[in-house]
Amino acid sequence: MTMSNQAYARIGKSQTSGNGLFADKAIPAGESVLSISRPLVGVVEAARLSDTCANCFKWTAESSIGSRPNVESNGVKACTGCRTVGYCSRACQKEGWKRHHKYECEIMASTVSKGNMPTAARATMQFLIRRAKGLINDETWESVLSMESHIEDMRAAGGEKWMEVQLVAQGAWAFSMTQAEFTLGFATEMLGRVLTNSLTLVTPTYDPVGICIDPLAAMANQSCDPNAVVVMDGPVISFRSLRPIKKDEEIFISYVDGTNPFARRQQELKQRWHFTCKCTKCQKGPTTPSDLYSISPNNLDAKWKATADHLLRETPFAKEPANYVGDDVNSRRAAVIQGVAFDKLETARSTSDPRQAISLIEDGMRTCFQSKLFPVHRQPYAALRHDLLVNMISTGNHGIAFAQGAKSYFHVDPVLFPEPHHPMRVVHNWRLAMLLMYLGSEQDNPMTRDMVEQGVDLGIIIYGLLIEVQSNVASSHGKDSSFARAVQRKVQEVEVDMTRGDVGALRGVEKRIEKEWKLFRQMGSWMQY
Ligand SMILES: C[S@@+](CC[C@H](N)C(=O)[O-])C[C@H]1O[C@@H](n2cnc3c(N)ncnc32)[C@H](O)[C@@H]1O
Repeated sequence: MTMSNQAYARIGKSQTSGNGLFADKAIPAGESVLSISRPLVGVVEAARLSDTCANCFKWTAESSIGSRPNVESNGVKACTGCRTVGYCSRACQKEGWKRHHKYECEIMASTVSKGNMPTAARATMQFLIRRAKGLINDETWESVLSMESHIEDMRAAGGEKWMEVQLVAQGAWAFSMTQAEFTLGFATEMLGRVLTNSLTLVTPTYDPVGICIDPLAAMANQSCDPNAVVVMDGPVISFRSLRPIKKDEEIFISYVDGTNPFARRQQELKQRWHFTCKCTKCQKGPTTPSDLYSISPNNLDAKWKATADHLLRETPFAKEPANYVGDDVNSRRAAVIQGVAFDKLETARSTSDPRQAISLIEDGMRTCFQSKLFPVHRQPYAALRHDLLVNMISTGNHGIAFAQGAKSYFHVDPVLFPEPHHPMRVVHNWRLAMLLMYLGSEQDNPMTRDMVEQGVDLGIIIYGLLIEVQSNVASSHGKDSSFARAVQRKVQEVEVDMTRGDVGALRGVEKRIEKEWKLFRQMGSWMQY
């Protein structure tokens, strides 16, 4: 059925819900659990069509620092038929045409659907068309049909969301021209399967480029404290172990940000996936570190109590289940403060103007910092900092981006991603090294001048970070992954630069890294919030 080149996982009955994936053997931490050479269906999202290959999903854009480590790229060329979908090479174009595009080209060319058909509609259409044309065999189709759709839950929930589901399904069904093979009801259920089982298609550095659905990957249940994590490398989807997994143990991935507080995780899973999460972390309720405040909400200072009371009157945040903290007045105050901070994060994520996003994010961070409720690793404080860094990079504020990255490196990531080989932590460290490299080349940047004046050896910190990435990348992404190769190339480049032919120049470098790390650690406290 699925194109799988390696799997230590089998499908079995789960204690959590329905079917799940189980380890076939004991798997050490940092190993591939499951590797699918290409998902059954993968769709590049509208915003990425012009710079992402629709066949191998390679992202070719001139991108932000630390994203897309493979620079050897000539972009994508749009299909001459629809002028919408793009390919990175002739070979990809040929392969993509054969697999599916020949049936989709005309649809994508039509002015109605061009660029504005929802990604889930296109994925649904792919399932319908490919089955109707005999491109999905009976065995694979059976596994597609066995994926949960939650369509009855969506219907029962009703409202605008159900209306949207019906509308999208109608569009996918009509454009697919498979009315002779499938009913509208069947197309709606297929859309339900797409919505319930899709994974975000990402680059090795977790930049989103679309969605994908594969019946084998879709067997993995969710945990807010997962033992495996999804890593993608072009069309290859892997599940990699975060910690040792015992033989016959269930393999869990996270569908949501497992570092969010309990009520928010539960609400998101209920709304988006229609289930009440029964994972081990959720069973502990709001008692894990993800829910802990720095001070008890009872000890908010008078100014913040007054601010919270004003917010309770003026905003709906405390009433939202995702912000629930408790029923007493101080819990409601904490809930509204938390709600405001999450609202800033979400609004910033929905704006396309990075300057406006920065202003919203800074508001949110000030709320977290000044209320004294939030430790740096408590959400949404950590996510706000992450987004601030990304937006600071895109507005050319590399110095501030670096100082925020240093704070995350020392104070946030080790708490949120305790495994040094956690792919998210490895990717963050890689980006920090790339950012520092960039900063080092900006001779007139006041931050660069300051660091050099203080005697900081930027080259050694860059090298230390890269060595750390290099020592974890085989576990985080796989030793043969394109990301591991890019890291290897960068380390070699930096070593050539550092030694300039004198191999002895790297002798004692560990001591030098240790010394610079003391200064680097201080940089982690440069930003007040
Ligand atoms: C991608 S499927 C996973 C495979 C699914 N258990 C099956 O038998 O097809 C996602 C669905 O599994 C169920 N599920 C996954 N993780 C769960 C959890 N932690 N608690 C409760 N239900 C869960 C939910 O119904 C969810 O919509």
